[in-house]
Amino acid sequence: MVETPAPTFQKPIAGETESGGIGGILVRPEKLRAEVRNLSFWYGDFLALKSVNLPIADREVTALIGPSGCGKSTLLRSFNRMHDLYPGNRYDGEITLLPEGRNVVGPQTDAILIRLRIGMVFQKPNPFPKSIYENVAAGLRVRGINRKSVLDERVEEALRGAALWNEVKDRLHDSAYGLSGGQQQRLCIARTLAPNPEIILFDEPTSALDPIATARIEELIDELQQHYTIVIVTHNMQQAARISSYTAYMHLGEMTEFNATKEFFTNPRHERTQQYITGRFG
Ligand SMILES: Nc1ncnc2c1ncn2[C@@H]1O[C@H](COP(=O)(O)OP(=O)(O)OP(=O)(O)O)[C@@H](O)[C@H]1O
Repeated sequence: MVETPAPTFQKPIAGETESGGIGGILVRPEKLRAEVRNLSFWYGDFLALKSVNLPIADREVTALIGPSGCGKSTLLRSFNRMHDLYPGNRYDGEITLLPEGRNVVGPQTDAILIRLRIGMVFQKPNPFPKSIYENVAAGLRVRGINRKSVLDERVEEALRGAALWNEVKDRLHDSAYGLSGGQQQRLCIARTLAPNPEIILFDEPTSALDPIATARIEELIDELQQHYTIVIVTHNMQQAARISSYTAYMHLGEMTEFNATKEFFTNPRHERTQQYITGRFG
């Protein structure tokens, strides 16, 4: 009888990491919109990101996955400088916006301006206690856009972009709290779209939603990637496999493996990635 050998993992070659690529990066997307380079991040004394590298493909979805506490949200939040709100937090390294090359986490970069260029949608829908219209207009008003005709046009455009217009066009001045959870999340997406960002960050955007509302958000993300670069943190590996072009697996603050999603799930190079995606770890 021929014995089936135990699975083996490709050995690193000189200069590469265990997973076979520099810093776990196994593929280089053709066109980049941003690039994380040697990014480390400290919450006070705690080092939460350890010299992370990650290419972000232009107008594609990049999924960040990994066990709880591995640093996915910390990395995502670095992209729009959310950590600046707390003293004692510190970045080292770069998140470079391309093609111009601005370092998002550099001390010269204005965090407020960055948040207009890089929008974020959170886990729980968090509309403001205002009307549907005013929720979407908020990001425009911050930019100094107050003319009613311009606001009307941009609010409609953003609500259409978030696939919500038909459901709310007759009640734009009603409270956003009267919407269902899934509608509220699409409203938050519309609010993010209104200032016309370049990159949209999604932090587990469907974890508080039912399967139907989840499917609508996934369809929407699929449409949005035609115009926007998207980075999404998800605990749901099926979701990462369904909606992303590239997937990154993180472990204890390090980038373990980044690859094209199909290759990532069918041919994981790092043992830890394989254990995670087969449910044996994390
Ligand atoms: N405000 C904070 N102060 C100190 N440590 C923090 C803070 N926020 C997160 N951490 C720590 O940083 C590490 C990374 O946390 P992070 O929330 O980024 O992980 P995650 O992968 O997004 O986890 P989850 O999937 O559970 O949301 C964890 O060890 C966490 O305990």
